Amino acid sequence: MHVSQENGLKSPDSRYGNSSHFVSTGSWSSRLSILFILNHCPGYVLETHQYTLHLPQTQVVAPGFSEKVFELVWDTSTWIVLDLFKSEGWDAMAPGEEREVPNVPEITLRVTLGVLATASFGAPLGPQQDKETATGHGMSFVEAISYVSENIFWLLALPKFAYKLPIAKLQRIQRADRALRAYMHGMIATRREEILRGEVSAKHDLLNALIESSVQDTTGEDGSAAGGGGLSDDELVGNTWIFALAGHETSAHSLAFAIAYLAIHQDKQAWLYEELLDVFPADHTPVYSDYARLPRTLAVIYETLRLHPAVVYIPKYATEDTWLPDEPDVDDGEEGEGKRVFVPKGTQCGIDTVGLPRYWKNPDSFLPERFLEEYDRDAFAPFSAGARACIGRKFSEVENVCVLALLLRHYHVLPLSSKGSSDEALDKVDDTRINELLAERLLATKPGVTLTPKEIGVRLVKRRDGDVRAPML
Ligand code: HEM
Repeated sequence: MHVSQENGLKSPDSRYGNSSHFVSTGSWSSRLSILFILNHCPGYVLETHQYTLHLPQTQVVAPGFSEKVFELVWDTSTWIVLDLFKSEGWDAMAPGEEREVPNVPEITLRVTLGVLATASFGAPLGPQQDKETATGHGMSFVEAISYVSENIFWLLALPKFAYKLPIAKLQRIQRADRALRAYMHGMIATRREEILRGEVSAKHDLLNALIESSVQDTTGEDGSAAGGGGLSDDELVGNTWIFALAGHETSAHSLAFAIAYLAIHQDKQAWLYEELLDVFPADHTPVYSDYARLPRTLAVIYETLRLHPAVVYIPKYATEDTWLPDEPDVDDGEEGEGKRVFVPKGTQCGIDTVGLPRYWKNPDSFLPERFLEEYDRDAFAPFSAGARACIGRKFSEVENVCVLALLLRHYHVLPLSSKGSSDEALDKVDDTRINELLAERLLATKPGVTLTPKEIGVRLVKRRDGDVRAPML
């Protein structure tokens, strides 16, 4: 954990495996939360920065992330990926045929948006969905959620009066945000009516689970209305708004970086493909129970997040005077010499997720297999830790494992530019530097709300079944 920019201290959670000590005392809270609550999400109950309120409110929202929802996430991811293969014409490729995909993040953003929209709100949105199906809100749901998501930084950072300025972009952002909320209110109203008519049993999306949980929460043990803490429509909109945005770019960019790592590390791609051949023999329709049989795929996602965490710095502040305990010397494994650090109430702190690789062996190497052995779980913090950790973690894991597995099962992934291509920058370089340059290019990042890929382009080569070798290197 960082107490200041200069003072890189390890998170108490991660070193001592005792996150409950720090979190349950209510010592840490999320600064990010305050940004959200003040600026944009008055209805977002999870984003309270008061720990004592956060816990019961989590209990209302957490049941939404149930096994039924994860199964829906899996099924949705499956059909969205198959739909993508079709819409891009990849499914018609002959074995050995090759296609260039110059902008991988654009594809992964489309996929995760589709999964979120369907598994969160029951909106049937695949990559082939017509974007012009706007109803009365000035733009379609897809356009609204995409535009809000692309411009989330401005929505969170700018004060409300900024939207009164005659700046076309800001006004479009505001229109998109209003449209998105209007769609969400409409979906909630429809769902409530369906619940009243007893027609919701077949739907297991997140919105449904939240409404049901909310209804149960307001119902007393004897079945009567308890008048307690159920979610109002504004709170439901606030929560679904945050789910949509917290879960879109984070998952999409992580997926894009995982594809980049596999394009660079052909040996790990072959290792992964062995698992996929086993789990998905020809003509097998993927089902949610396959998820537990894909530990290598999950390990690739974890290793990607360890090296390229979507959230690079998790802001916190101390809600009471706190002592951080001894810091063992991470370089030689010896215990430290009583370096206790006093953190006064109100101090701004943060988990520096990018700094955490120093707690791993060969920290800079891409070694997904490390996650198949015993590892220090507290040193893996891309989803944060403790009571405020990412509530959408498994949602994203199920989605990304499914998408990555299906893509790699059918296509071999190579870096877009290779020796002999028309890429002038690379043609001038000798063989030994080419792979390094390609890796640098694929893993480069640019500023964004989450760690954003700069340029991930790959070549997809349709696999000949069972051939684990790289087609051309
Ligand atoms: C690779 C994917 C993801 C990563 C790396 C990630 C990471 C994070 C991190 C670091 C936090 C901050 C926790 C803290 O303040 O201590 C967070 C919070 C949150 N995430 Fe995620 N997330 C991902 C995907 C998702 C998805 C798919 C959803 C929803 C469907 C989601 C919903 C949320 C919510 C609602 C919070 C706020 C939790 C709270 O305030 O208690 N996230 N996430």
